[in-house]
Amino acid sequence: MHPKQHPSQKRTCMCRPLPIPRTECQNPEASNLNYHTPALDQSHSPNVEARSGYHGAVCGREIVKLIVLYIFVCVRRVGFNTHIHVSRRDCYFHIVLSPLSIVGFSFVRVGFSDFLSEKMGFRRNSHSQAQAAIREKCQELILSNAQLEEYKKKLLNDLKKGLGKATHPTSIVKCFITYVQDLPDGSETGKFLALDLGGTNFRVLLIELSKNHFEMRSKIFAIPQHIMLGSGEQLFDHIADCLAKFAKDEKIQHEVLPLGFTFSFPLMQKGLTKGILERWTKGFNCSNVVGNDVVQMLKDAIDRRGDIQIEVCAILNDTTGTLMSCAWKNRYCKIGLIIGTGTNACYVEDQKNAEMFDEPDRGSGKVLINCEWGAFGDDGALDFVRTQYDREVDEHTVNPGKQLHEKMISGMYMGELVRLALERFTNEGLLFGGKGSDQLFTRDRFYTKYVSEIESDPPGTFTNCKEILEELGLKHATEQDCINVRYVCECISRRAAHLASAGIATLLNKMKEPRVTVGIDGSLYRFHPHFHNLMMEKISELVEPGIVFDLMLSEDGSGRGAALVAAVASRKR
Ligand SMILES: Nc1ncnc2c1ncn2[C@@H]1O[C@H](COP(=O)(O)OP(=O)(O)OP(=O)(O)O)[C@@H](O)[C@H]1O
Repeated sequence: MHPKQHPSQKRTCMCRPLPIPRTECQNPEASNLNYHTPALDQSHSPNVEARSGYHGAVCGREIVKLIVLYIFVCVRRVGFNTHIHVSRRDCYFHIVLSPLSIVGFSFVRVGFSDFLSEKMGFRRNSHSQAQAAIREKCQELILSNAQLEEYKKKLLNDLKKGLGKATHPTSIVKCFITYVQDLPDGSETGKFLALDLGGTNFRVLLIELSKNHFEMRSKIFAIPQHIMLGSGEQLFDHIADCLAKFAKDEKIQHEVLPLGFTFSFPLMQKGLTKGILERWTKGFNCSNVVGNDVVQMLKDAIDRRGDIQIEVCAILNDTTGTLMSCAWKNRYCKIGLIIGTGTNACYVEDQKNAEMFDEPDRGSGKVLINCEWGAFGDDGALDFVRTQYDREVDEHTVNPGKQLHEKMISGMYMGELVRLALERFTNEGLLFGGKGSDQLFTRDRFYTKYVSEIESDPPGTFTNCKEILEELGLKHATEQDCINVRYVCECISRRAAHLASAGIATLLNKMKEPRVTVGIDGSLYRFHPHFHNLMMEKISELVEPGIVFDLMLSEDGSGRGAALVAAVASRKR
């Protein structure tokens, strides 16, 4: 299987035009990235033929126009000549023959105008006009460096507010203290359990760490929709049930193993084993959890069962897990980033700047900060770059007005942003000859993986794109439509990559470390064919000179990271 192919994907996401090693350090000053979006190359493709869907739509419009004209003429005649005698023959003529002749005439007219258009290049003009119109309308999705600089200034301001004692309560970007003060050094050993509740799936893992080596067994469990939206007690009973099943399968139900719990929702931590849920995100909305300690809720659910014994050693976010997991392999890793169902980042901060940190320094002088940057913009700070698509996506979520930054970047929303743009352009007659389909007009029916697949088509080919459009009931899509669809996908995914890059550049500039590796996890980053290159290029433009960075794909950050946090915690104890 190709490394960038998701097991559930039948189409491949395999085109990365200029591969840049994910794990090698790059000097941004030396890097000469040349990434460009393939659709721009195809804009002059000569193959812009329309198909029958377009003809049908034009023909229909012509007939309607002529029938309206005909009725208008009849009404005027009757209006001016009120004593007119209408014979039976006249009636037949008016009722039967005239509409028939109108239809016939319409077809001739359309055919003739098509012939003329073909010969004189009019149709090509109408296609390039549609293309130009789409590009013009997509301008708002292309962020300039000046806009990204403004974004950086606002994010830095919000990060500082989150860290400050006086400003933290009202800050939008919370910058939660994780209570993780030390990074792993490769010497951690032992057997650990990990739970990973992050968004799409819930996993239970058994991890055995030995010096610079680890073994891992895991099982994925689904979280049904009724549990995602049910009560907190139901959710934690379900988690404890999965944990007990896994322990029995692995025959470890009689051992008391340390457990790291990766819980990837905004948590106000009060210590390494106490985390109060601030709010639900990513489609979850269980009652009676917000404001409560989720570690205690897990312990209570385990106690209610009474058939397993677990020592919960640490609760953490998947960004922390990602950072820890990458730091175990690469000592320069000091930022963790998630671009999956949601988006978030964490980084290593000086304890003196983290005013909410209320524990004694154990020697490192550092502490990991969970930014919770998905909420950036919830106070209107991002309104200068938000579009009608962002507003519409937000309106239909379970948390309107919240996590606005996340909704512009992450996998849960990207497909829907693209769909809304395609729907608009179709209704405006710029795509698919103005003829959409039920699927295209159905909310959330355009999956984010389609964006990766469409952008994976090599330049000048549209195999994935055509297949996806057919799946969406758009068999009549022309090659020009494919060019335009791909362009829309590129604008939206590139905007996401650029926003994430500006966020990372803000952290790099704030940390002022000469060399930093960013550990990244999440299916959007992992499978999108250009996300990595787009980020490398844009961060290089936005980071201060002299800072060397690289981006490293995390191998199972949430699981291994949870075990590592538990291991580091027990090592310190
Ligand atoms: N091939 C793909 N290309 C782009 N996005 C994809 C692809 N496959 C899945 N996704 C998106 O990735 C998201 C799932 O991300 P991931 O697998 O990292 O889940 P997660 O761990 O539950 O999320 P998070 O890390 O935010 O907690 C989904 O929103 C899905 O739309």
